[in-house]
Amino acid sequence: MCVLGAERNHGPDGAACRGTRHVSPTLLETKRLSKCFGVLRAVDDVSITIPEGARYALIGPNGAGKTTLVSMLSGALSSTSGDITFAGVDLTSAPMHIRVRHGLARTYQITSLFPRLTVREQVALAVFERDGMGWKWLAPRNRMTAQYEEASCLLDLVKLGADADLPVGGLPYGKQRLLEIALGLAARPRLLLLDEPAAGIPSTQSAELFEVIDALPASTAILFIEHDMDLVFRFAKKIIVLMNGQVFMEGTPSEIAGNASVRQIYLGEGGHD
Ligand SMILES: Nc1ncnc2c1ncn2[C@@H]1O[C@H](COP(=O)(O)OP(=O)(O)OP(=O)(O)O)[C@@H](O)[C@H]1O
Repeated sequence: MCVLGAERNHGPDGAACRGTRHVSPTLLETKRLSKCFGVLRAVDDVSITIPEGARYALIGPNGAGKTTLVSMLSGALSSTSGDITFAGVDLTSAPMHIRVRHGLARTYQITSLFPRLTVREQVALAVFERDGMGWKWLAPRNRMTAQYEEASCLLDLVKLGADADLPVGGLPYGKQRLLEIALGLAARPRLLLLDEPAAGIPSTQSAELFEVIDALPASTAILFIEHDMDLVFRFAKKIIVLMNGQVFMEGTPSEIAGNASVRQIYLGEGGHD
């Protein structure tokens, strides 16, 4: 049985803390977060909160600052000013690997990784690396059942169980994007950041990918960037609209769709039905 949800109640030091951790409804909070590139304020005084178990979308026109904001949250970019608090810990200046250990992770495109590994081996490697045992990955597989079982569990979660023994390089593009999500989950994130997870996938498959994301355990909050408004309105419980680096509006899909300014400026005159 997959025990991902229960297993995720570990502190950053790896010690189990079942039943002792204070569960805050607020998982991530930014206060007046900004990023300047020269004179350009790409992200400008953004204060948002993301609760445990969120399914939030970050939308906005091209250049609104979405990727810059997510990169600051993950630690890929430093912030110019402002604060990032995650699960009650100030991570504003923390490097990416420390954020990951606290449960704040993002996915990366896997195209340059190991195409000859099987899908299960690739995920198992990520599990070993999370546990600081990447060097043990080469040991005989039957001595490392727990890690391989967890890899199989993660692949089932993203509906890649049937592809576990195929080489990574042979996966069609849509399944590679699912594998990236499994690799992100291997870090046991409490918040997983997804920057256009369905980019490049035919629209017929992108809804399937979002169904997988939607069905992930509620113990993993999700913040995703997406341009396809049909997907956003179908899968987000809450939407944050960025405009010129600032939060223009935040609300439920019906609140966003019902706002005349958003409809006019961003969704087009007809809005979203
Ligand atoms: N490394 C950088 N150096 C200088 N300017 C940058 C850099 N990264 C982003 N920008 C600028 O910051 C602004 C916000 O970019 P960002 O990529 O965050 O927007 P976005 O909302 O993700 O856009 P898109 O939807 O097109 O991906 C843009 O004007 C962009 O040109």
